[in-house]
Amino acid sequence: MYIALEGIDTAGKSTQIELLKKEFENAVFIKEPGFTKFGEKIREIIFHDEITKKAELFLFLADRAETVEKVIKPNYNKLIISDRSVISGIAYAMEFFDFDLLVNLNRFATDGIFPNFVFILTLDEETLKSRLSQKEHDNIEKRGIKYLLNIQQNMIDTCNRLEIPYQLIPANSTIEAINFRIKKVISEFV
Ligand SMILES: Nc1ncnc2c1ncn2[C@@H]1O[C@H](COP(=O)(O)OP(=O)(O)O)[C@@H](O)[C@H]1O
Ligand SMILES: Cc1cn([C@H]2C[C@H](O)[C@@H](COP(=O)(O)OP(=O)(O)O)O2)c(=O)[nH]c1=O
Repeated sequence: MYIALEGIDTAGKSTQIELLKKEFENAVFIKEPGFTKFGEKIREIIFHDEITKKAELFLFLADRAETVEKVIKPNYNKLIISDRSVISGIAYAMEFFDFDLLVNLNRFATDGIFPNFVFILTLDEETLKSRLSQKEHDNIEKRGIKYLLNIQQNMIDTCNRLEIPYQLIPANSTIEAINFRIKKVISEFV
């Protein structure tokens, strides 16, 4: 079972992942981008260099291809929980590129391995503003509030269009309430 936690920047994904690590000790936890050694180098470039949108897209795809081959495929019989996935890959890039092209590129990069279930932590505008004001911004976050809210909608649209089952969870619920909902669904799968 391959499960992804999705949500725009500051939605609370890594907070939830840290809790799940204690609760599902036998699961394999991954993160995109930058889980593999190669991925760490890719992160450096994506977040610090001024590169074109197309070059950025290919770097995210290269990172995903490496993670699928080296981590997801060998562990596919286990519970895999990922901080971001192909859903982010498509949702961020569809602001700039054609959806069907992105699906094809991602199918090629992953050999068609997409998450079986996705949680999307959804932020309202006020909460997003307040959370973003509390952190330093990388290249992508600097693009703004409206941009990020669009991406959030793109995530939902992407799950619908790819027919991947998903659950929306309001990101302004308490950390404990979100954890409870995620745990409940995962426990039904394992
Ligand atoms: N449910 C929540 N309620 C209030 N604050 C939260 C909640 N979840 C996370 N946070 C805080 O919001 C910020 C972003 O959370 P984080 O887990 O890093 O998000 P992401 O990994 O999605 O970028 C952190 O300061 C974190 O402590
Ligand atoms: C996986 C992926 C992420 N992204 C973006 C989303 C985020 O802005 C950034 C990842 O940032 P990161 O710091 O890893 O995560 P977070 O903000 O959730 O703590 O890269 C893409 O644009 N395309 C992708 O394929």
